[in-house]
Amino acid sequence: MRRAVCPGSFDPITNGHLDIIERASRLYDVVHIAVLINKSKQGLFSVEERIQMIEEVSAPYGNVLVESHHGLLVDYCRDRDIPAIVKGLRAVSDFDYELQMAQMNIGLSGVETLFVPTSPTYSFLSSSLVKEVAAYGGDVSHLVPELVHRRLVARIAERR
Ligand SMILES: O=C(O)c1ccc2[nH]nc(Br)c2c1
Repeated sequence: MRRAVCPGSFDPITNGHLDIIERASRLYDVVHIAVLINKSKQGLFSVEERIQMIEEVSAPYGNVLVESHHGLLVDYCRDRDIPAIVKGLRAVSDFDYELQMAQMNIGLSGVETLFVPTSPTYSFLSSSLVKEVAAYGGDVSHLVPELVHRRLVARIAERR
């Protein structure tokens, strides 16, 4: 059973993330989505809300498993016999950090990192930017899945 993991904070999942997940789901038998818990950061959505949204939007692919994880990603991989991390690269600016992490991870555990070029349509996209634009009333409906957009607009309205 060929497994891979797509890690991230996914606060919230964007169409850019979903594009990477969909492409990974066609390459592997099972794609794990590891929602990484950062205890020092209060997200816009709780980890449980992020998991629920990812599960709903990735359900059509049929081979995506969503879990939260606190700690080293390579520990998550070892515990689940996952040999590969799949990450999107949006631009050259992503590369330095991602190369450093990939070299650390393979040194720690032998887990490989496979980089997927993000679709040019989403190469500017990040969860942070989506939240910032939405908070100022900008239309981000074409940048996130429909159910995420509904939840995002509602959460921002709650916080006003
Ligand atoms: O949303 C983010 O912060 C973020 C970061 C890094 C990323 N690489 N590929 C994608 Br899609 C992506 C998204």
